[in-house]
Amino acid sequence: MEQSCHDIFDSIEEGVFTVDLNWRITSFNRAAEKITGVSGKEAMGQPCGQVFNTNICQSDCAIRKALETNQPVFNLPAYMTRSDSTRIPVALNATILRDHKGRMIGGVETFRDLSSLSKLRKSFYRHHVFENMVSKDQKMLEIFSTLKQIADSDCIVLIEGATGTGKELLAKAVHNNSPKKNGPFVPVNCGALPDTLIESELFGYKAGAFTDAKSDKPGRFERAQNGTIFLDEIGDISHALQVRLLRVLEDGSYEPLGAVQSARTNARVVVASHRSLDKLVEERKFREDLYFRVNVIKFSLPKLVNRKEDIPLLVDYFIDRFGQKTKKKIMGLTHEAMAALMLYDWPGNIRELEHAIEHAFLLCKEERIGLRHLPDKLLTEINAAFANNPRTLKDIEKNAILNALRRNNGKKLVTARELGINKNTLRRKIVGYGIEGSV
Ligand SMILES: Nc1ncnc2c1ncn2[C@@H]1O[C@H](COP(=O)(O)OP(=O)(O)OP(=O)(O)O)[C@@H](O)[C@H]1O
Repeated sequence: MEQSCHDIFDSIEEGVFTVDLNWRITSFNRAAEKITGVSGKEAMGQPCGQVFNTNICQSDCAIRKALETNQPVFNLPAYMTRSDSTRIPVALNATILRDHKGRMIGGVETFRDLSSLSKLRKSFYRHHVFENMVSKDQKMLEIFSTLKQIADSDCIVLIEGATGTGKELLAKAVHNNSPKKNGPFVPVNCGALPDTLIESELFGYKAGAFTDAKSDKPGRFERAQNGTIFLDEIGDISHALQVRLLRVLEDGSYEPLGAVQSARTNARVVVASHRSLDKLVEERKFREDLYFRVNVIKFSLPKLVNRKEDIPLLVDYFIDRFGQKTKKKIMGLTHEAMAALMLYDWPGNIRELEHAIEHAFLLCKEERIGLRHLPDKLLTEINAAFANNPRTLKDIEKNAILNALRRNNGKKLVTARELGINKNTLRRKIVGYGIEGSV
C-alpha cells in the first residue's frame, strides 16, 4: 500500500512536497525534482525556502497562508529560482497536512511549471504576426490574406484607418511582399507640409528653379524608383496638387520644378488617409477622378476599440519587444492592469497602447505591470467613466470578464486567452463573482 502511494505520488505531473511544522521537507516527488532541479535526496530535511526558492517565500508563503487561514490556497503565481539559477513562473497550491487524528502536522504544496504556458502565449502571438503586425481579428486576417494576393501586382493600394491603426506598417507590408521589396520604401506625410513645399518634396527641382535652388534636388518619386512611395494623408492635399498627382498616377510622368523635360517614375504607389476619401469626395474636397484612380484595392483598418481581443496579443508582443530592448524581465500584467487596458477605448489606437506599455516598462520594477505603472491619462479616463457610479477594481475586473465572455459567446478558453489569464483562474473568478448564468 505504502509503495503504491509512493508510485502515485511520483507519477503526478505537478511538483509536490510536504513540510513539517518546522518547514523542513518531509517528501519530495519526482516532478518536484524535475522542476526545481534538486534531487529528493538533497531536498529531504532541508528548509523548504532553500530548496523551493520563490520570490514570495518570505512575504507570502503559500503554506503559511494555508496554516494561518485554515483554508487551502489555490493558484498563487510566483517565480521560482531553479538550482541552475534560471527563473521560471510557477502556480502554487497549498493546504494543511493532518495526521489520522486530525492534528496539524505540517503542509503540502503542489506547483506547476508555467514557463511552457508563457512560451505557449508567446508562440500564440507569434502565430498571429504578419510582417510585424499582430492580430487575430477576422477583418485584419482578411486584410493580410488579400494583401498577399495583390502584393505581386503593381496596383495602387489605398489604406484608410484612424491614427495609430497601422497604416504605415501595412504599407510597408505591401512593399515587403512586392517584387520591388529590394528597392526603397519612401514615406511622405502629405498632411505635414505646406503645398509649395510638398510639390518640391514629391517632384524635386532643378538648379535655378527658384532663388534658393543652387543645385538639382531629386524628389521622393525619383528616390522611390524601383521601390514604393507611400503617400500618407493624401486627403489633405490641395486641388492643384491633386491634379498633378493624378497625372503621375495615370502615366508615371511628372515635371520637377524648373525642368524642361518630364521625368518618369516606376514606383509602386500606396496611399493612406485617416479620413474616408469617399466622404471627402462627397464634400468636394477630393477630386472624384483621383479617387477612382487610387481606389483600386482598399484596406480599411479597424480601430482598436473594435478589436479588443487583440489587446492581450499586442501586449505580449510589446512586452517581448521592450523586454529584448531593455533586458528587463517583465512577464506580463496583473489582472487589474489587463482589465484596465480592456476597458479603455484607445483613441490613439495601437500606437497609444504601444506607448502605454513602454511607459509601464520604464516605471515597473516588478515582474508584472500593475495599474500604477499605466499612464495617468488612461487611469483618469477609466475612473471618469465610472465616476457617477463608483466602482472598486473588483467591479472593473468583473465587468471586463463579463464583457469578454459575452464577446466570445461564453467560450471560456477564448475568453481566458483574450484576458491573458489561464482557464482555471477564469473559472475561479466566474464562480467568485457569481456570473455563471449572466452570459
Ligand atoms: N497590428 C499591429 N501590430 C503591432 N504593432 C502595430 C500594429 N499596428 C500598428 N502598430 C504599431 O503602432 C504604431 C503606429 O502604427 P503606424 O504608424 O503604422 O500607424 P498609422 O495608422 O500610420 O498612424 P498615423 O495615421 O498616426 O500616421 C507603430 O509603432 C506600429 O509599429
